[in-house]
Amino acid sequence: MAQKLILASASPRRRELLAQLGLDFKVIPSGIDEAFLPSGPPELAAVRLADQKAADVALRAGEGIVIGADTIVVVDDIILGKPEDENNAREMLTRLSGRWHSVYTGIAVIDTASGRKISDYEESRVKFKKLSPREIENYLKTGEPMDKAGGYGIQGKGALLVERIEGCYYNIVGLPLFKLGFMLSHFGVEIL
Ligand SMILES: Cc1cn([C@H]2C[C@H](O)[C@@H](COP(=O)(O)OP(=O)(O)OP(=O)(O)O)O2)c(=O)[nH]c1=O
Repeated sequence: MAQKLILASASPRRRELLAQLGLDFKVIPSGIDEAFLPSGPPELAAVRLADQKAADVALRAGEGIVIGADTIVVVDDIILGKPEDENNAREMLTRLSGRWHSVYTGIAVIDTASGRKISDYEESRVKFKKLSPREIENYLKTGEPMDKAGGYGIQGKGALLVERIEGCYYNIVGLPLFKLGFMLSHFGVEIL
């Protein structure tokens, strides 16, 4: 590969998922504040944040192909980001209990040299089992909810909350690998 690959993320999950593809890359977390979600359709808010993260790091790095991503959970037209505190995580899990919801990951790839950018999003559908108050309290005690959109992690004990999924599993963990591979191929990054 001619150009350096840069992952604009502080998420350990995203780092592991990108490493799964066997690519050499550097990690530079973005300084984008996610407290204020852009308005409009939720999936486009995720794309906008992914764009902002990639653009911020592209500007600072001054070189390379930069990947930015943002994951949100949407249920009843309400966007669930990362919980603010335990109470907020409890509210999220209660809302998700027994229901289907959508997980959107917005993804942006910028070639710093040419300024060319592609962005897109992936949607996965997730069905939660009906949770008892005791299950919710016990899950909160695992500490898993706090740094994750929707207050759960499917890759951890959160697997026990998820009855079924439709769509890309990796998208739920934070990086839709199939879509990302397709996007990278447009920048001349051949993985297979
Ligand atoms: C739904 C779900 C989310 N998540 C995580 C993926 C993301 O890391 C996080 C959503 O937060 P994001 O704001 O998308 O990402 P981040 O703040 O962790 O990292 P950065 O902005 O630097 O890239 O939720 C899981 O790990 N498992 C899950 O099942």
